[in-house]
Amino acid sequence: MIQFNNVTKKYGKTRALDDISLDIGKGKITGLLGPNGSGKTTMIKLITDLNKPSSGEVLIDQEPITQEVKKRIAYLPEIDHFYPWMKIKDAKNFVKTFYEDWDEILYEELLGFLELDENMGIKKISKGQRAKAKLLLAFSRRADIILLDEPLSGIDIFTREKIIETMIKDYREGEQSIVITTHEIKEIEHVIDDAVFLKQGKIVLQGEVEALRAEKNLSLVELMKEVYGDGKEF
Ligand SMILES: Nc1ncnc2c1ncn2[C@@H]1O[C@H](COP(=O)(O)OP(=O)(O)OP(=O)(O)O)[C@@H](O)[C@H]1O
Repeated sequence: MIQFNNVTKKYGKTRALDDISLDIGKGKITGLLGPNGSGKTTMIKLITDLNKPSSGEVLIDQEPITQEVKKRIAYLPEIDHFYPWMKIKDAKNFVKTFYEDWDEILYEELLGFLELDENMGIKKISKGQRAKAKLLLAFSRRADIILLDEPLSGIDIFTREKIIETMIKDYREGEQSIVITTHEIKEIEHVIDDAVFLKQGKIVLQGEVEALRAEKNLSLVELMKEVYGDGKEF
């Protein structure tokens, strides 16, 4: 459904992505995995059209990424995109204005599930609560494509588990496609359907998690060690 056709992305002399071809399946949870600087965020930004390929093309359902196509995408960026003066509800109203697929009932439900209060000020909440707030805004839309860039980064194990639970709670298998970039392979191993391992802008291994595990008789974490050496890069 999300197709990368011979995509290269250069930043000056750096080749962030080097001739990538990949078809991310519809209705699945796909993990983009790899060490720092391997090209994960670059792939996400190309899908959102925040960046353009230097060569090659990225298509969604065979179409270039037009404004219309972008409306189908909910994107959780790696960086903190909130203004410090905002309360969670201000951030919500901001997103709600832009997207017709906003679901207020889902929002209310997720707010409780994530143990957040919409009157919490962004400036005052913890890093984990901010991570949950970002997730809340991405998942309160009925988007059929959800892109999560490092949603688990730098937060404690309990919050990570809550975030993973949120991901799968209302997941519409077969309809909704989730792409997640992360280093936390151990925690998402049981959640993702497909894995794509990146190294220096190239895909070094990809496939269905079940098939990869069965073929090599290794867990994803062990596979990661095989692909990246001792895994210290993570
Ligand atoms: N705006 C930019 N200008 C210059 N170089 C960039 C830019 N964005 C990314 N790069 C370079 O492109 C390469 C891939 O970066 P990218 O952020 O996609 O990796 P990543 O796998 O998401 O890393 P991380 O896990 O650290 O977020 C890196 O070498 C990075 O330094």
